[in-house]
Formats: sequence, structure tokens, C-alpha cells
Amino acid sequence: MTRTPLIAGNWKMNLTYIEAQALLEDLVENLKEAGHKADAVEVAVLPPFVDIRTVQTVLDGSGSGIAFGGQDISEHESGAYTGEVSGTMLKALGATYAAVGHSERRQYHGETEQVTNAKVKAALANELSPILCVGEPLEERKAGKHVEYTLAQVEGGLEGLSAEEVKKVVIAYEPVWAIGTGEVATSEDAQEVCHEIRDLLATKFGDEVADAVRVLYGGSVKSSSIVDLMQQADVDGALVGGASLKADEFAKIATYNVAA
Ligand SMILES: O=C[C@H](O)COP(=O)(O)O
Repeated sequence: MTRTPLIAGNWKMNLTYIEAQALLEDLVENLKEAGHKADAVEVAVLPPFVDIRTVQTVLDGSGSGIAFGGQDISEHESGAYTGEVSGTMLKALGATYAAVGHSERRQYHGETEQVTNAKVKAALANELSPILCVGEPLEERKAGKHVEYTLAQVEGGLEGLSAEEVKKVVIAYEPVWAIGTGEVATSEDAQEVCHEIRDLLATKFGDEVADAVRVLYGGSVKSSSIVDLMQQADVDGALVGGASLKADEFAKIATYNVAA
């Protein structure tokens, strides 16, 4: 099984819909100039909810093959949940992905393992691929417990899913200490944990599932670090924050495989 690499840009709480349109138009152009082949490396963006309609309009008919998704999804299907956005709403816009359990959601919005698991299920129920984010804070890494901590999050996020459902999930390993800090985990650090995640998937869901699931690395990824990361056997792409806000830099990351 050959996994198609995925380079996903998480815009976080940045860009008005007008800025989003300009960035995306630049990105489409930069990817074209850099020789991006959508069937070799998949590119996706995760805009703020209010930008998604604009993103859909720019991408529709652009021929870029860029996918998009939500940075979050409600665990509920519909109803009196003020401020929430449902899987049905995202799907209706043509979204492919929904990020779930990002460390910023866990940290600033108190999202528990149970909520994360319910959101993974809500995404799958709406034919969206969840990007399940996991990763340890600095204390856990210092204590040498980073693998244990991260695998517990993977198990929690996938609780109650069938093997067929797990195949549709993308897992993003994002050590919290490397997010937005400029501190990139070494490619060996990324490989160690991504490999353990794949091992866990094999044990729990079988080799076919472990072979199919894409495991990304996230945390201060830049064009200068992507090539080494992508050379690791179990790293299938990147979840990019800050660097996805610059069209030329993000296009460079997404075309790491194109000879200069
Ligand atoms: O979702 C993306 C990650 O939080 C990484 O963000 P960063 O590339 O700004 O460190």
C-alpha cells in the first residue's frame, strides 16, 4: 500500500475572508509554478469557519486539487449548541477534512478525550476524514513518557471505531512543545512516535489499517525541515501552522518532492 502524502495548512484564527481569498489565489499560482502534482502530494487547507465559503469558491474550478476542511467540528449533529458548526454543514460546503483534538482545543477549550472521540465519530458520520491531533507537552517528553502519553491519546480518539472507519482517519503527531515555538522535533523524534502510532494501529486494527492510515508530523514545519521529515518511513506528511500563512513558503513545503 502506498500512502499519498498529505500537506495540510492549519490557518488557526488568522485571515479574514478577503485575506483568505488573496492567500489562496497566491497558493494556487505558487503550486502551479513549483510543479505541484496533486496525485503525488495532496494539499489541504483548514481555514476559520467563516472563510470556508470563500475558499470553496476560489478552489472550485481552479484545477489545483487543493482540499479543505474545518479546524474543528461539533460532536453534535444539530440543534441548540450556540457557536458550534456541524459535520453536515462542513460536508455541504464540500469539505474533506475536520481537525479534531488539536492541542489548542484541548488546552484552551478543555476538550477531553471523550469529546475528541465524539468529534472523530461526528466527522466520520458525515463522510469527513478526521485529522486526529495528538502529542505530548514538554513535561511528558522530559520525563521520557512521550510515547505512552501520545498513544493513550490515539487510543482515546479511536475508541469504538471499526477497522474500516480507522482507515479514513488521519493522525497528526504534534508535540506541544514544538508548536509555534520554532522548536522542530528532529526527524528522528518524529519518526519514533509516528512509528509507535503505526505499531499501535497494527496491534489494535491489523496490518492493513496500519498500512493505510496517514500519520503526519506537526510543529514548526518549514521548507527547510520538510525534506528530512518526509524521508522518515512513518511520516506521511505535515500539519503546518505558521508557515501555511505564506503562500510561497507553504507551496515550497508542499513541493518538497519536486527537484529544484
Ligand atoms: O496545526 C498546526 C500545528 O499546531 C503546528 O503549528 P506551527 O507550524 O505554527 O508550529
